[in-house]
Amino acid sequence: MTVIVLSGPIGAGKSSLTSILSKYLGTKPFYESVDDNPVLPLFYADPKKYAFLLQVYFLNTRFHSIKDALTQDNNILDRSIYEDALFFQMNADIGRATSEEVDTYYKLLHNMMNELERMPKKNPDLLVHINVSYDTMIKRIKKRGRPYEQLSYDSTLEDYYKRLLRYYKPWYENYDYSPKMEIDGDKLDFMANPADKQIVLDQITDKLKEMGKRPEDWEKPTDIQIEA
Ligand SMILES: Nc1ncnc2c1ncn2[C@@H]1O[C@H](COP(=O)(O)OP(=O)(O)O)[C@@H](O)[C@H]1O
Ligand SMILES: Nc1nc2c(ncn2[C@H]2C[C@H](O)[C@@H](COP(=O)(O)O)O2)c(=O)[nH]1
Repeated sequence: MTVIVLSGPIGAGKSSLTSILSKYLGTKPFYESVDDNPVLPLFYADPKKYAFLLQVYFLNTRFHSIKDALTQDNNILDRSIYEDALFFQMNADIGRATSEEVDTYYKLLHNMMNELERMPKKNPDLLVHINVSYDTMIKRIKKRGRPYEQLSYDSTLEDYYKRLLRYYKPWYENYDYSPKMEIDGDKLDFMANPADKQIVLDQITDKLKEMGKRPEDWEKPTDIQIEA
């Protein structure tokens, strides 16, 4: 069976593609619940005060979901623990965490990653990374409409988002927990354009077949409605 994790900047299309892919492959989606995250709005209101607390919140939920996914197998996660340090390091680099918080964070992350090493299935099978430019990211953030993510809420978010894109480049290049592939989120509108959606699905299934995974042979879980 197969565990696929999505990655990519804010608003890249991770949750949307997770939904499309889980229906197409007949595998179980795991979504990171954001809108009931009590710390996220606090962070955007006061990043220096809440960066560490938010990161511990995310790390905890991601540890739980990656363990579930690796235990249950044959599912798709819209974001994973592997990007957690990217966000915290970036916030630490811009002075939003004390050295004690950084030290505590990395000790906690190290312990959690060690625990994953003890799992029967230690890593996902495939990382699907959605690349987007700054302009596309902002367009998608506006479209999704979370108030605290908008540039109009805080003008410093422009630098924050541009920095995030700069951090993602080496993160993806250095990612080595599993095979990986990139989707061009600027070019492929898998939400409104059926031809683009099929291109994305074909790119992912071709990669899975290249890895010896044959999605057409997977028995479909009965509790998931498969789209034709
Ligand atoms: N490839 C795409 N083309 C056009 N719109 C997209 C695309 N992917 C996502 N969107 C839209 O952008 C917004 C953010 O998508 P979402 O899946 O929530 O991103 P993420 O989970 O990466 O934050 C949503 O309104 C979604 O409909
Ligand atoms: N400080 C952090 N913020 C994070 C992290 N993961 C996600 N986020 C923020 C970014 C968005 O505002 C929101 C949802 O992210 P999407 O990529 O799903 O749009 O949460 C993190 O680890 N640290």
